Amino acid sequence: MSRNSIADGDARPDAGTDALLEVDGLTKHFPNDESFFDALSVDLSNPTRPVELDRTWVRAVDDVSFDIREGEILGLVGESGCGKSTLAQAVLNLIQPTAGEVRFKGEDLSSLSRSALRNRRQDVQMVFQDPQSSLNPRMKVGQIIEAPMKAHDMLTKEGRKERTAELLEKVGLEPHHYNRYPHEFSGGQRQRVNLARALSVDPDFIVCDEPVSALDVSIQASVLNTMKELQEEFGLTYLFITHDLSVVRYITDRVAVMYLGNIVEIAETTDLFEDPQHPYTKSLLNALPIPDPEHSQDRTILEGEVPSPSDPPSGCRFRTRCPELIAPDDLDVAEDEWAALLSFVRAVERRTFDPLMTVSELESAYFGDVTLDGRSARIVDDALSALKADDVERAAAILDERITMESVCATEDPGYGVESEAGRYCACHRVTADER
Ligand SMILES: Nc1ncnc2c1ncn2[C@@H]1O[C@H](COP(=O)(O)OP(=O)(O)OP(=O)(O)O)[C@@H](O)[C@H]1O
Repeated sequence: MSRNSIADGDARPDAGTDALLEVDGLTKHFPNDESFFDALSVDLSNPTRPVELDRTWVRAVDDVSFDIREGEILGLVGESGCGKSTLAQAVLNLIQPTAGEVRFKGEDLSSLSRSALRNRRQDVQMVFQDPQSSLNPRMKVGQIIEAPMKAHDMLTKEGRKERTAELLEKVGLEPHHYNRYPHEFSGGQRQRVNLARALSVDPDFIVCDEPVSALDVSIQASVLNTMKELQEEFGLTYLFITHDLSVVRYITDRVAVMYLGNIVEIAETTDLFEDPQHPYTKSLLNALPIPDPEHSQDRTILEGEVPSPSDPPSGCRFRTRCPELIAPDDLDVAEDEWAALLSFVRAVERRTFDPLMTVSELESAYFGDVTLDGRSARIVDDALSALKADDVERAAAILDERITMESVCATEDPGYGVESEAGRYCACHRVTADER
């Protein structure tokens, strides 16, 4: 069973009823150009060797499945580089997916002819982050808004002009702005022009990629309010991509959380914020500032580097940073013993322990409050002996092989654990185990 899919026999993480868009096993891998040129340079330095282009791949989006309900705003959230934009482009068929299927109103987009796809494009529009660069500075705002209608042969010249004037009002601008150029507007107004352009062809579905991130915080809310009003008035469905959780909370109905090319959790927005299930979602929410200074917050700051999407971890991709990594079965440790062990493993892996400490000081710093015995004690002794010999590499390898890699989080794809409430999914072994 591939990662980020539903275990055989279970339902796909669908939106329940009325799915406008169904995404199934969507995957996009890019060739890793660095590895390509590395291979070339090695071969050129040894011309007698046959050229072997051992290309690796950036696994930007890997086997992702979800649905979007008609009329909802689905947020797609995650750190920079986790694959949000690639997923959006693959959903829209702007880049060719490596694998997987996207069905819009039940129709597989990849199977459509060019002309059928062109017609579909009218139903699906995109609004980008940077309102400046997505508007042609030499065109008047009216022409910019009319251009998609013209391309799709919509209305007469007069009809287009009339519709443009109406749309300018709908997005909070004035009909007389028709003859102005983009540079005459503020950032927020330019994003309103983008909205009018997207709406001009009467789409059903709009993908918004960080639409307010480039705007001043003081005007973000008013643009978001306009987007929400437009969604209600025109019966639109949005896929709303952002790294900003406060924006997600403000505008979305459901949220999909993405980490390193996978979706790790999908839930109704209120449920996600009130009761996050995935350890990654919990860490993201933990990082949010709490407005009440009286409220003391136990913050778990997410530690460790995001692994490379060219070489993602086995099993759960979040496991190398996960504060809730599951102890290997045969380690037989109590909760407090596992907590001590895990923080020792992480400190050695990341070389974050105090290098000035002696080995016995290290031992009491990490294991002073617990008594390990059996297998776990032997592993720790071996790692400490390696540290005593100044061989941190070997200590890390011992802990990796005998502890980390033995965890179910490293050996098995979590898939989505299906929760009781419809539409709530979480790709975590802890959640799946609770389901059993
Ligand atoms: N054309 C490409 N060729 C190679 N790698 C790519 C390409 N496009 C994206 N990537 C890589 O794919 C991964 C996902 O990138 P993507 O832009 O989709 O992430 P993102 O979550 O949208 O990030 P951001 O919020 O910074 O825009 C990154 O590691 C990125 O470097």
